[in-house]
Amino acid sequence: MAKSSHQQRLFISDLLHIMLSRMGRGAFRQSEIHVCRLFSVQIRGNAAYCRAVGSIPLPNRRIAAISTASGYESLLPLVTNATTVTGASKEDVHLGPFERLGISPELAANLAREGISNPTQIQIKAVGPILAQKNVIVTAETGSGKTLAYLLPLLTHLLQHADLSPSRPKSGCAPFSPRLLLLVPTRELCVQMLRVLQSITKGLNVTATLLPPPPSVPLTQIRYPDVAVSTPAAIARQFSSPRSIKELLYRTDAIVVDEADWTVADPTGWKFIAQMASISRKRETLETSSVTPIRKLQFIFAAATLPPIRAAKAKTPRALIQRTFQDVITVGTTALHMPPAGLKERFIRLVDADDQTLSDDQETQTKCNALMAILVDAMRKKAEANVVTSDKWLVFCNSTKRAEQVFAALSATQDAIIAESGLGVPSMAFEVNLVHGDVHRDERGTTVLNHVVKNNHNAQPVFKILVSTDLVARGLDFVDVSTVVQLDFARDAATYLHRIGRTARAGKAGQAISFVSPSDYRLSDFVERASKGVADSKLQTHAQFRTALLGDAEVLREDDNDRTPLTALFSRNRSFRNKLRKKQMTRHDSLQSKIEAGQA
Ligand SMILES: Nc1ncnc2c1ncn2[C@@H]1O[C@H](COP(=O)(O)OP(=O)(O)OP(=O)(O)O)[C@@H](O)[C@H]1O
Repeated sequence: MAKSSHQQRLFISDLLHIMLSRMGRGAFRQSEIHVCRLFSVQIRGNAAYCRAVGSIPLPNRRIAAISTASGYESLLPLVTNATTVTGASKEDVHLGPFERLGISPELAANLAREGISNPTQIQIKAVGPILAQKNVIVTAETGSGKTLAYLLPLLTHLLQHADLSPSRPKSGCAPFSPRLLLLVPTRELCVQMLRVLQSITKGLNVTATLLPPPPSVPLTQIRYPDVAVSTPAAIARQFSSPRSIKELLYRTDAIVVDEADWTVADPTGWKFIAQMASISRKRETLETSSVTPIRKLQFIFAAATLPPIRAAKAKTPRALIQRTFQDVITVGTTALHMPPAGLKERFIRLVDADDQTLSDDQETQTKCNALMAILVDAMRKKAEANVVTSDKWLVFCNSTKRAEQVFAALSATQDAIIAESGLGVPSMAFEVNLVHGDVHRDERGTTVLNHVVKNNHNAQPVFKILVSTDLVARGLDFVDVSTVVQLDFARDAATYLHRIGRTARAGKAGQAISFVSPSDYRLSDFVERASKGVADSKLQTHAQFRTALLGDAEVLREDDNDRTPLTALFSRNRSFRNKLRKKQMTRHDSLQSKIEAGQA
């Protein structure tokens, strides 16, 4: 670097100070700048560039977070003639990847204990804007780590500003008013979220609860929790009036709406979001006049399926969010609406002739037979390879009745399946479970948990099959599920992506096997072609599939680079079939050319 006569030694606080001024925040006294973390400085030529996350106090004791995490290139040169930067501790120089994004070292240490040391693409993109307290839509494919993408910055903020909210408010505050409110569609997802929170905040004195709290939890422990996890339906039951919602949010800084497309499309969910948006707007008006520590609410919307807005007056979830929260920004990945990268897909045609029709019972029987055949094959392969390890499968049905029938058929024939595979008990146990909306809540919770937990490699290997409706299609982190079977083909694009996304999560491998009946041909063809990006249909007939079982079963999608987003399949009423009918698409019409033309 060329030295000049105006060489300066710069301290990190100097850099932040200059950076804040350059960002149009005005001049601040050094003492006013709370440096949360300055994580790297580069000197290029005569200019110093820095990446930092800091905060400054505003009137009414509000703190504004400042983040420059968007990258060096986006910053103007801060200082000319800088040669040295001092003030960085050894720790700063050797910050881990999460800390470099601005995540609290304590949270990063807990992540490391869980074996998570490098952020995913969506985490890299989302952390900066969320730390900067922006309203953000976080969109990325299933299993990409969206949960940590929003939890880590929100918890970092919560830990760094523990003094911001009154811990024991006197009036106007409902019991259980949290600082951070997390909304998910189902109770099963609430329980999962709580488990994630407990694991990443271990030893950090962060209180988290389900809302309403389970009776077993002592109320004194969670009267004013840091984090509450709930569903819009549970909130609507307990906090029905606008006033009670205002009191619930008394201490709240941020709200996360996960599975946002689902929640926004649900009338109860949207009503609650609209009420919270109105509270936030009122707070903004009060902010400048009030002496109380009132802050605008921060909203985060996370989704794996959120198609773009196509018309100005669109009523899609994304359009509703953007019209209501006009300052909301979107961060996303390029793989949005694609099947997971590590997924192999297979499509199995159930009848040999296109015009063959099946009664409901015949269809159930045919599908059960096909399912048993692939199970025998999977178990036989284990026996032949002498690799007897635990395995988990998920089998999706479109109705409770079909799920019950399949569960009964599998339960009745499990001994035959094991015998035919040659694997033999006790070398591997076989377990079939069932979950749908009519199963009692507690039983449902236990069954789902049993399928979500990691395989125990020290226990006897077990082949677990969970037969389910779409109750478990979204959000649940089935880490060790190797195979998803669509016994009935999904009815819409979002469901298809969520179902197949229960495997091949977090960069792992997995397979999805879809059974295809004549009524599914058009939509399955579209999906198959879109995901493979090839013109030839490789749909197998059932007979071909049976033959293939004895030889090497064909893997239909091998090259990840062939993937095409399924965005074109989304429609407002979210139905594949209607969309295809509307466009009058036939099985062999111009779908492929549309995909190639970039309209898909
Ligand atoms: N940086 C990371 N490195 C490794 N694993 C990670 C990382 N971040 C998250 N994970 C793991 O990836 C898995 C999927 O994460 P998560 O449940 O947040 O996905 P998601 O994007 O919300 O998926 P979905 O849309 O299906 O709900 C989890 O088991 C999580 O622990």
